[in-house]
Amino acid sequence: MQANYGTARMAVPAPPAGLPGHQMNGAGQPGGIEDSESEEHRRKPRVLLMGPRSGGKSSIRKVVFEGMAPSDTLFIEKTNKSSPDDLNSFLSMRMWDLPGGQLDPEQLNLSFEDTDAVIFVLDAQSTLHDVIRKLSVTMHKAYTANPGIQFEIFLHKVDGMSEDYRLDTLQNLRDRLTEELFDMSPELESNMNVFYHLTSVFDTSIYEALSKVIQKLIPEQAMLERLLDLLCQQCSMDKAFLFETASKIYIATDSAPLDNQTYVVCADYLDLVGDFSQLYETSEARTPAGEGSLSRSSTLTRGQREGAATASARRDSSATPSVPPSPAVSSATAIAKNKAPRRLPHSKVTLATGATIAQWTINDTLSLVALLRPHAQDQHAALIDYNIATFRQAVIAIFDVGVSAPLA
Ligand SMILES: Nc1nc2c(ncn2[C@@H]2O[C@H](COP(=O)(O)OP(=O)(O)OP(=O)(O)O)[C@@H](O)[C@H]2O)c(=O)[nH]1
Repeated sequence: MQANYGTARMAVPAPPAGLPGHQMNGAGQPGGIEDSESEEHRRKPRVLLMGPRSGGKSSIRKVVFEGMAPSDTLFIEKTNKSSPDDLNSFLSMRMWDLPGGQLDPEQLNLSFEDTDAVIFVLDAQSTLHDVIRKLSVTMHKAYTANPGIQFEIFLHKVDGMSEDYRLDTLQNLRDRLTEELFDMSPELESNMNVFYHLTSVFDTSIYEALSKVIQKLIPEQAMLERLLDLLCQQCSMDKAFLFETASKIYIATDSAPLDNQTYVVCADYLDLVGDFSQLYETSEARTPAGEGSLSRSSTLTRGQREGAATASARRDSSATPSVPPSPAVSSATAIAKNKAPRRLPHSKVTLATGATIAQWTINDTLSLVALLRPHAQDQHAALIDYNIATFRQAVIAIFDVGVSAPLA
């Protein structure tokens, strides 16, 4: 019997004009998967991470982007020089981890013209009196150079503080900074984009804050949200996240209200799947030293990407040695020449409530994690598979990031 998908099949909304890499060819495949030109021209969002000494900047970078355990941040050495540090994450975000104390704008030798956002990391456990004044002068300098710049203030190290105390400290900071900026120029204060976050590396707050920062920098955000809304609607999903797999930052979610617990469950599940998948890697398929998981990025050059593709295809094919190649798979192999067909990993577990949490790999850098209503996965498996395949194609088309090998 053929599955009747009815009206529940997802209709992918037309991509907005002007976004790079949105053309679909006649077969509905992303037209520019092999075309690295638009990718090279895609502007990389640039983020500057700064703040006073020992605020926690290096800890954030190491915990989120390099997988360091939060407790190991105690042993991080002081940063001694300003160094542009290309994280090579999904968005090739650039962070300049400035040495502590260089919040003073007079000492800064920076240009803010091509910076999209500045993250100020402030230690919530220290006195902020002096810092606020320097912060406002720095913000003034940055805004004058680039009025479109986005200011993100991380009131960091809030773990161990009561909820009331956190909110009081944040309110205090907000009031005093607003006052300082207003004194400098009322017009400036009302036009600046300033956002506040309470963060800590000891819980998920830092991931959520960085997710929100990054989401504002992705021009395709509205399109991704619409896609996720459609997916949730058609596949009985309560919540869906598009994660950057390695960092657990979600670059988009559907428009339903988000509660922290849902994010924690989904991020933990992604972690669990990542740990399991490493168990099944053969030693030769592992990335060579120096190439962290984040290096499998959409922003690699074409040559680097092909190298990574071969390694990744080897890894995937070695993870499923017992499946004999089907004729269709064999012909695809012949067509793709040296690129082995691959089945992108998918996993799911049923929770005690009857709901299902499921993960689908979208490509080397992105994963979809969703919370499905009880029995939805059993009753609509074919429909969900169909819609996920459509969603995957749409996301790949949006970012024009491609996959390392043809899908099996
Ligand atoms: N309680 C708590 N401590 C933190 C947190 N993040 C960082 N720390 C601690 O803060 C101290 C300073 O952290 P760093 O990451 O070295 O700070 P930094 O801003 O890079 O410092 P500089 O190198 O001087 O610029 C370390 O002992 C960390 O363990 C946090 O979220 N909570």
